Amino acid sequence: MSLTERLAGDRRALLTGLGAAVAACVLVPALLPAYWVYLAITAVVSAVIMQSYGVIVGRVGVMSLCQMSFASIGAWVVLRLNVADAPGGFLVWLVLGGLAAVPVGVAIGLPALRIRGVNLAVVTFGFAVSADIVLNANQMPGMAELKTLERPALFEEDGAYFVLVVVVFTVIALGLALLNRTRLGMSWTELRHSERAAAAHGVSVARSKLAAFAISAFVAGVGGGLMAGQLGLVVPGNFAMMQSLALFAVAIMIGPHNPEGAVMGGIFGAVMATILEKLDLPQDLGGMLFGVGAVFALRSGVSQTDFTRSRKRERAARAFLKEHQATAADRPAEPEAPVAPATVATGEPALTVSGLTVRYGRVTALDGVDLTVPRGAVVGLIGPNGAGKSTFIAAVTGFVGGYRGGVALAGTPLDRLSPSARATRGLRRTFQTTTIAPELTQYEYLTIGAGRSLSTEEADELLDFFGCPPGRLPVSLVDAGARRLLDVAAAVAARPAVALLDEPAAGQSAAESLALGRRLAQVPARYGVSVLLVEHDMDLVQAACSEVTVLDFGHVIASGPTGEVLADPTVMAAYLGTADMPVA
Ligand SMILES: Nc1ncnc2c1ncn2[C@@H]1O[C@H](COP(=O)(O)OP(=O)(O)OP(=O)(O)O)[C@@H](O)[C@H]1O
Repeated sequence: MSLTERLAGDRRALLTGLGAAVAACVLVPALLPAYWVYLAITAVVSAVIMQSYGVIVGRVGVMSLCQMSFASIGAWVVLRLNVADAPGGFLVWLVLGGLAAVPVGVAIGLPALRIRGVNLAVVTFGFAVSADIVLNANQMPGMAELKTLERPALFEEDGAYFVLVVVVFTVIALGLALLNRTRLGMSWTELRHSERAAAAHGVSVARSKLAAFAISAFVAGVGGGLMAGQLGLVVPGNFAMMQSLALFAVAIMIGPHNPEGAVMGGIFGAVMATILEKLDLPQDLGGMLFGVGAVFALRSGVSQTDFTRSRKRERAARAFLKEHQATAADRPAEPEAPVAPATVATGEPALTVSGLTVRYGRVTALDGVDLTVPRGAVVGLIGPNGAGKSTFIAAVTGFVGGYRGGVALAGTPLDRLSPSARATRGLRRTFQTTTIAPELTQYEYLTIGAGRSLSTEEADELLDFFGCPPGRLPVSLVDAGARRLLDVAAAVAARPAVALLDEPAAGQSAAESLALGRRLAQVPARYGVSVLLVEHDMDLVQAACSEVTVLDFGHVIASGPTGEVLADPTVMAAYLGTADMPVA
């Protein structure tokens, strides 16, 4: 589906947002008294800074507590350029202020590649404290000589400046909306839910996170510059670390990655201070109230705007389902398939694993395992619980480092590569536990998996083939069994050389499992993807696999054509402790 097609779906929301921005630009300066116009500017400037929280906290789920420090860099640069009477004027300085915050954002993002959660929050808070100390020890530019910032002639009056900040907010909102439609934006949503799943889709976790830090620092820097433009002169207190904390709490509570959330957050930030002042209450009370709201949001696991949006999306999806009578019973008929696996194996190895040994402390999970997946084949990897099957997939795809042995794709060694690099070179995997971001539609998830733009026809064909529900359904409405199928479809969508599937039929009925086996048998010929299949369901294995390798306690105990291996008494004994296992 093309970008334009998908954007068309959001046209109404876009028009509503633009309409609200135009209405605010006309009505606020015309109708409100000067004090309220000033307050409205504060709200929109806060909303811009909220947008920076939207990227890093809302979208990527990183606990950054130093966004106001990035804003202070933007303000400092704008004020410094004003003092120096630098060419370009306010609007150019604003962009330069945002850009100046970028390298600092990337530098703060570097620890995020190794640490996460509360530890990362402590690092970012440490930066906020340091920035606070530096700012308090030094005056902001213009303070000593009392040289206030010159606004552009057109925006000198507060009413006109309000229009300018609304325009800046809208441009950033549009830019971020477009970005969210790209693979980078979608990868942020996936990162928030599972870094492992993102890496398995070929997303570079490091690059994605650093890009988020850079963009959020840029937006915060622009927000800081706008604040300088509003106030003329700023004091370090405008960017105090407590402000960062309070806005972080608002961000968690409201979800500023949605434009309406950024606006609401900005209004909260601006109005709360005024209300507390009028009521003669301490300003710290606002921070406390935001903190309580954030705790509730963290407990429910979803921000206010995400909750409202997901309810709306699900209502629309249910109506769509009803209209098309696309219930589970209407899943596409299982494709015609021969009972014996359809193989186009050429004999050339797609994946060669030699002498793979993995140790977890004193446990040897894999001990010198050799396995080859020929091009065009579906190879089964079976064995009792704890035999080492998942460890095999994890090591081959780079998720377990420090193994001994070699992994090569079409003869090219992959051993030094990260999981995402292996994925981009053509090795995709699924996990035993699916972790698909529920707010994505199935189309969006397929796009992330494919790593490229998919046409609606191609996406529908994949979804139909694997028996998934209609593509525009949000994942939150898809049951666990169908999510596994979606995971398989996403792995195949990338057209990798080899897809390694870890128990894709878990949660399926016996009939669905068999149907999946028949579909998998057709995957090499239909999509040009060879498959390594880990499964416990022997009917599925027989339907899908031309060859099978059996692991037991980390050793290969049998390998060869499926029928022969499953009839092997050693294999039956390993499975059941008896040679009586029936093999159809
Ligand atoms: N992270 C880990 N740390 C320590 N030991 C582990 C770890 N992961 C797996 N193991 C051990 O390695 C061995 C192989 O486990 P693995 O999960 O690969 O088996 P499996 O064949 O996939 O089992 P199942 O069919 O139950 O998924 C088991 O003894 C398991 O306890």
